[in-house]
Amino acid sequence: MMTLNQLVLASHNAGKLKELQALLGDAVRVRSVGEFSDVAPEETGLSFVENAILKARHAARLSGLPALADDSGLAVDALGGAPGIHSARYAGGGGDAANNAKLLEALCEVPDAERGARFVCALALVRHAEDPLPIICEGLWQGRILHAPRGTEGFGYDPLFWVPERGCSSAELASAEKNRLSHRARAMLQLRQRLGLA
Ligand SMILES: O=P(O)(O)OP(=O)(O)OP(=O)(O)OC[C@H]1O[C@@H](n2cnc3c(O)ncnc32)[C@H](O)[C@@H]1O
Ligand SMILES: [Mg+2]
Repeated sequence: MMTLNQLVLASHNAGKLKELQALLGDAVRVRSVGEFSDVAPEETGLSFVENAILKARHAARLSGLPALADDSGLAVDALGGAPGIHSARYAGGGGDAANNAKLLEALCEVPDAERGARFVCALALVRHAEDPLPIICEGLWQGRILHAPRGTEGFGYDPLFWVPERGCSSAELASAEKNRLSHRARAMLQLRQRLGLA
């Protein structure tokens, strides 16, 4: 089992950082990669796992500390799994609002029964930049894409993601509730178990 005193979170996304911190609890002292650099590495992998490893190694190299990265995204059935690993830049860099607008447009003719989607989260933890055996955990969250945004909590695609088990969008869930249900929560529970924190 890996013993951790300090950990760098290898993300530049404020919404994600907040969730990761809450999910880790206070057993580990957490730093953010933003303390070391404003420049995010290019996400050149073909999978969530490859991109998570690449971001974790980059942060470990910058900080000299163990690093945890999250690569996540939304996979929509009717779009063959898109935007997938390209979720953050789906609309070419216009941010969350542009991404959501593009998604709604892409699905405008798609009926409810075919609007299935899942959030995907891959976590990678490396002890150091060249760690040959990263810890990998994954989580999925099944839902459906709404026809218009609902709610103001969360970030990213949350206003468009219908959560069947709660009958609301993920942007209408309190953060503690999202942190019990989400793809990130599921992946993080596995990670906490692997680390002996859960
Ligand atoms: O790479 P880092 O620096 O961590 O930040 P990022 O925002 O670029 O993160 P990703 O590359 O993993 O892209 C994931 C995108 O998928 C979306 N996403 C992931 N998890 C989400 C969640 O819990 N709720 C809503 N959208 C989410 C969101 O738009 C993210 O920008
Ligand atoms: Mg990214």
